Amino acid sequence: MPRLAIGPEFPRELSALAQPVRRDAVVALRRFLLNVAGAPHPEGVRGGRDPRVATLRLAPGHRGVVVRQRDVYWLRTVLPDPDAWSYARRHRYGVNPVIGVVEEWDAEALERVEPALRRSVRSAGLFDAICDGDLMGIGLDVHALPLFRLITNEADVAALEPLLPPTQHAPLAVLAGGGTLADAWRELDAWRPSDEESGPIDPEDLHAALRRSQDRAVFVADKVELDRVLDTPAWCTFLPPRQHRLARARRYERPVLVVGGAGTGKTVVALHRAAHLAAHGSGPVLLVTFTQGLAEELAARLDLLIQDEVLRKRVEVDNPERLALRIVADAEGRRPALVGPGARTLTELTEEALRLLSLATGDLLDDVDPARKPYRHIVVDEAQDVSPAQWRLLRAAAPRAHDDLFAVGDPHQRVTDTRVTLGSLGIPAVRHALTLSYRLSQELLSFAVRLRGGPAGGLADGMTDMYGFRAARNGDRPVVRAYDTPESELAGLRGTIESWLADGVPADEIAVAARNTRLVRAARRALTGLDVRAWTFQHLKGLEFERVALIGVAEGVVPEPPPEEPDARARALQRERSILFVACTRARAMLYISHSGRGSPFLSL
Ligand SMILES: Nc1ncnc2c1ncn2[C@@H]1O[C@H](COP(=O)(O)OP(=O)(O)OP(=O)(O)O)[C@@H](O)[C@H]1O
Repeated sequence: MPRLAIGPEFPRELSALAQPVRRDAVVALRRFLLNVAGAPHPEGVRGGRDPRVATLRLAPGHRGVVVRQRDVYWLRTVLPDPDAWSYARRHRYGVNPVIGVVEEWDAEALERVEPALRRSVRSAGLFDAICDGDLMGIGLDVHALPLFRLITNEADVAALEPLLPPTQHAPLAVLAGGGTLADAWRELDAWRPSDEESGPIDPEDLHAALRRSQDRAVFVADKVELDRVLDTPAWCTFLPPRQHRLARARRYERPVLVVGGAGTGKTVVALHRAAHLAAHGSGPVLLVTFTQGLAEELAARLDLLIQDEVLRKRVEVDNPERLALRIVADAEGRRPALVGPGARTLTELTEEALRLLSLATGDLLDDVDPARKPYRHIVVDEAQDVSPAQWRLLRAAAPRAHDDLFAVGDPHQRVTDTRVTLGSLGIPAVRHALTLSYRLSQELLSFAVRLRGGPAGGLADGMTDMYGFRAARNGDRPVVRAYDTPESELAGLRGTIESWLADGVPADEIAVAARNTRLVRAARRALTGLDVRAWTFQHLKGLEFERVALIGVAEGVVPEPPPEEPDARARALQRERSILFVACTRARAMLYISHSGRGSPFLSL
């Protein structure tokens, strides 16, 4: 029986094909997996760069490209016949000699680039001072060293990026940017697979390399596994090494705090950690996030991730306010009033819930039977906005034990006035960082980072910079439009949204937002009949869209007028910056910002 591994691009490419082609391709793959009559046969590629590459006829006019070694097949892509043959001819595959992950090279393009690089060599090679052994020590492929020796500047390395495996480009880029060999090695090390897949590296063993490359390949043993990989979004299946290590660590002795910029996969890691704890933990799991709306969204994503009903039931998804309400309601036998006579504030209810929890579980020092705590593991998303009282409640809801608390957050995205470090609350969390944004383009990211500016306090000490926040791809620059009047700004908004819809962007992949509800109402009126929704900036928190339009980013509106008192003023201005930063960083592909009259001072970047 063939052993089939699916590459991360394949499910997306398959779903983009016409329905009949897709159906045929899935049937062909199932046959291939079961090795039954009618299964497609691997066909070798004439003139290919790698003899292990073959194609499989998956549907009329469409072929899958596979890399095979004995009975192991790695399915890279599915394309119309001519494109599939061309893809199959141009690529070669290897194993990183240091970390053992699989690498894909655009060999044909590199052959074309080499003479151009050779011609342009006027100055000394950028890596002349480093011997071959040292370059190989940071994982660079011995066959590619002659090419790398032709590089004379940082721009060459940037230009080679699309043609190189990321595990070759990343350390090379560090060296080219002036980093040391040790820096480059650390960069490579970030791609190292988690411990369980380590072991001696055999550059000829594709199977072992694929097993190590959790973000590049997933093995499917039967139809159920195949369908699952094809039908669920990529984040459910393919975890980059860093996310994988954080989410699937066997055991954390201390609480964990993962910080990372917008779109770096914090929520994905939180979901995978919750799923891991459901499967391998030792009791009920609570996954909390900022609002009830976000909790519902997380619950729906968790349904995709955990398909086993018994495991799924081990995870409750909620927000801290509802958690407090639930605990008080259980104790008092009815839902506490939030308005009217006898109403309590949410802070009072949180404190009451904490008191009730400590009565029920003995004391707050946790020398109690862990079974008496409502949860065994707690995972927190949007940790930057959890208030001190809520942290105390969460702390008390699980026993102090290994794998008790796992939190993810971004201090730069704080939209509340919470400003507390976990250490000061007696939660000695070990900090990890995620730095690569999977959502934002480099253009949008640098715009947003400049706009955010300034330090962000809280969560952890010393979080003053953007902790190496970077993007994996390039895209469109954000557009800032100035209008003379509010009416022309709203007409401009309508025109923009109409053009986006005409581009074929689905209405639910477009978000329109403004700082206050008055402007949101105006936007909704301007968009009448277009089926595109408008919200306040804060409402966009935690969400993601293909295109985002923010209106009313004008002086006097953003920021909202801050208080006079200097401390309160500084805090309010930081919060306002964060709120705009959150709104801007929801866009995957395009960000449009408009104002009438003078623009917001935050826009003068
Ligand atoms: N392993 C992955 N594979 C595929 N896509 C991923 C992966 N990790 C993250 N993404 C995608 O990147 C985007 C951002 O991920 P996520 O929402 O988890 O980031 P975040 O750090 O929580 O963002 P924010 O703080 O801005 O809310 C999402 O579209 C997500 O599906």
